[in-house]
Amino acid sequence: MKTSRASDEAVADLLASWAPAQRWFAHKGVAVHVQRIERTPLDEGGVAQLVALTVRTGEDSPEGHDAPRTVYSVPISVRPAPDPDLAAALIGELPDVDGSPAWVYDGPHDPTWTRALLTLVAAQEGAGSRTFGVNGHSAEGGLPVPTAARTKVLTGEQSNTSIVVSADAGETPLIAKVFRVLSAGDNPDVVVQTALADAGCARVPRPAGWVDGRWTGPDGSAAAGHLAHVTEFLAGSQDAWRVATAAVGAGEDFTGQARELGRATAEVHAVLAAELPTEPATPERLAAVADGLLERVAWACTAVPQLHGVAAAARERVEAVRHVQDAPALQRVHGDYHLGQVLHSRARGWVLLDFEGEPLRPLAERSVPDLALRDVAGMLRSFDYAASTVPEPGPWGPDCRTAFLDGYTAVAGTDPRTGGRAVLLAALELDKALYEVVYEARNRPDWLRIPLDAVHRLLGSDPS
Ligand SMILES: Nc1ncnc2c1ncn2[C@@H]1O[C@H](COP(=O)(O)OP(=O)(O)O)[C@@H](O)[C@H]1O
Ligand SMILES: O=P(O)(O)O[C@H]1O[C@H](CO)[C@@H](O[C@H]2O[C@H](CO)[C@@H](O)[C@H](O)[C@H]2O)[C@H](O)[C@H]1O
Repeated sequence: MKTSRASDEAVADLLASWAPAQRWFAHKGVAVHVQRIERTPLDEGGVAQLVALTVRTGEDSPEGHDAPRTVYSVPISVRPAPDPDLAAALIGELPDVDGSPAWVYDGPHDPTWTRALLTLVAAQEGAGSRTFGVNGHSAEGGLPVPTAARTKVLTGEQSNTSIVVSADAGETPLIAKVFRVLSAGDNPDVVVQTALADAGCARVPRPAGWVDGRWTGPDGSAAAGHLAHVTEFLAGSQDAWRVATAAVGAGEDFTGQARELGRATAEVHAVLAAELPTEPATPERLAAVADGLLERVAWACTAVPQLHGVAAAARERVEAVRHVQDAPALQRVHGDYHLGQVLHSRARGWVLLDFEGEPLRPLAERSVPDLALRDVAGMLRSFDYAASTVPEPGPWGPDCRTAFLDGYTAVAGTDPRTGGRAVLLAALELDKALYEVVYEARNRPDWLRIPLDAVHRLLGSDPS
């Protein structure tokens, strides 16, 4: 296969100045240096390409301590002439190499790029080289790729990049999610969602397939894992964040929907516990959970100066987890559950999305069995966020919270507000709020007040 004559170095320079301004770039405001670039063509002509861009954040020390490195996946299309239809997606024009200039575009905005990705999935084909190679896979009994394949990139607040592929009558539209930070290992978005769909659970979009591959990891050794996930697109659905914030903005009740959401959440937890490995909540396992929570307290309190004063109280709250007697078994969970991860479809009711877990947590940690109450805590935090979008929400947030927990209890058969579960839930809610403080400090400083206030409220401390 022939790739464009644009040199790797020139592409790396171009991406080094463009990538940090993109929504998916997780190291905003930090000096980054490109360490390595690998490229693979996705199609015969080499127009559609995938770049694995390893960036170093900070400086390696003379004593031999390496600064952190991250591998980003950057889809590009490289064309021998400018395409006026793609003017808004132009990343840049590269200097002539062998007398042939190249125009580099943001791949997801170029329909050719998405078609190349879908072709790999449908044909279960591979491309690339031994060090950076990709393979398409169709899910068993998965959805076919639509023939028309018109594409549109979603513009929301996303860690990854999603491209909607519309369909002609009789076909199912799809959505292709391209993972932006490449981590070795299975991506739970693919594994967990596929397991649920295979078990006949209609609470997730139906799968079409995925792309996995091999690349050079941050430390220079070989890495392998998932690169993209393709599923059914639920056209005409609305995400729960939009529905909930519209309700609170209009002073409308949301408790009926919150109760149904609690039921749907417990249904999904039950299928996950039945289909994927679980672990008994032994004292050792609970101690490991508590250690993880303590690490997060330390991480958040170091990262955000406004949290320094709460560290001791936060540690005390999470230490209580060690002594819980009646903890439920650990199981696979959603991992980053909030209103933006749930869609309301008229035909299907609440449908859950994005089982990737928290983007700021290492991938390996996101694939081990965990407390299902972590998801419950995530959604409770989200009701607080939604309530915080209006100046005087009144009891809207607490009412949603009660309704959600009532719905969850009705299906799960156990109430997260009672016994040791209440201790776990309190610790996990605090944990989520601490994560959110760091997330907002890094990504949306204007939103920082919401989780910061929550941390103080949950700990009964003074926010001033
Ligand atoms: N299957 C789908 N059908 C309809 N909309 C979807 C679907 N999957 C994702 N979306 C929309 O895209 C947004 C981002 O998708 P998500 O999987 O959460 O990506 P990320 O991991 O980058 O946050 C969702 O909040 C939702 O609005
Ligand atoms: O959806 P992602 O996997 O990218 O999750 C990250 O971004 C979320 C924001 O887009 C962030 O969620 C926080 O803000 C939401 C409102 O925008 C709120 O509903 C959530 O409760 C709150 O946690 C999420 O934490 C982050 O991982």
